[in-house]
Amino acid sequence: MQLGLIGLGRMGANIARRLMRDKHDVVVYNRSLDKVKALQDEGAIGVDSVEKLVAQLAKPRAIWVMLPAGNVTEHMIDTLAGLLEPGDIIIDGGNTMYKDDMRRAKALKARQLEYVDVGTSGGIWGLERGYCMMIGGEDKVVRHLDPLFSCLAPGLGNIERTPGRDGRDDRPERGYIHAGPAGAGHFVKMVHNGIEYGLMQAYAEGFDILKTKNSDQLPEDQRLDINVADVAEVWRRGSVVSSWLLDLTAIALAKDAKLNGFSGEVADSGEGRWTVDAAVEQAVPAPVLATSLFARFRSRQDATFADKVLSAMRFGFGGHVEEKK
Ligand SMILES: O=C(O)[C@H](O)[C@@H](O)[C@H](O)[C@H](O)COP(=O)(O)O
Repeated sequence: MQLGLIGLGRMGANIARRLMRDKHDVVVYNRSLDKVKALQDEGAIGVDSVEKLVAQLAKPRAIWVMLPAGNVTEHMIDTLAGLLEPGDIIIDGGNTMYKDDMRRAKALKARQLEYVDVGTSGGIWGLERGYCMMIGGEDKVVRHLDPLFSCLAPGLGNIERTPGRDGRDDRPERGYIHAGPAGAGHFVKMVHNGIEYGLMQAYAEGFDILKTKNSDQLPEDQRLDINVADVAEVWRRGSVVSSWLLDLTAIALAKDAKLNGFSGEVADSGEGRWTVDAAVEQAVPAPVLATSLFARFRSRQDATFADKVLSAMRFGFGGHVEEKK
């Protein structure tokens, strides 16, 4: 299948690569053209303007926008809306706020353009592992794009099948879900990231407690010098708390058990805040997720070892750099 792809950052470039590996035709555009050139050398058709990208694609066009959420994406979607023709499809694969999707889908529908939102998880590892995708949009449009989703998703892999799923939609088992109409994909991804904050915070606090067991504030006969790198490693193997986030923590601690390369000032891109907003709107008690968000704010005032563990995980899955000042 043919796809236009706008935005060749950490995620976009690897999405193009994974599609090309499966013989899909990818037409790419990026504001800085050196990234276009690099992808062109790997087999993509590269263009130097959005207009040329649109002109290269057969109808109905499918264009995946993989840009930072907010104004940059909004502006690009406005530009595309002015260039595309009825039946063409805009896909937003970034971390957009789901209410923006709902608004955009309605506005684009009035111009007979289709809109699909894709919450894309997997970060910098997606090329090899595949991307977990949470998709919102009209059923017929999502089905039309299926060859792309099927290629980008991890597939069944070697994860054991869940008993009781025979005869059901097999897309979730292959790593992507059609969650509902426009906005539903990013809503599910938003909650995914809210949970991500909570899980990360739990590991971070646990490792901080282990590490400070040798504090000189404790009575001398109660101090322990725990090897946190080894604890992370052993918990990966058969323990109840094993997970990919723990794998990433183990990688970071094996490299430097003090995490000296991290400032511990933990950034956030919005989805944790929106998850807490949704919890408030729906009157759902979400104390763990809310506290995890506030812990990130606190880290910017007074970073601890726990905050460095969080930074190490964010670097691990998303390549987010929180450098030491
Ligand atoms: O599922 C994922 O692959 C990640 O969640 C990814 O989407 C990204 O790395 C986050 O946006 C980081 O989010 P914060 O900046 O809010 O930590």
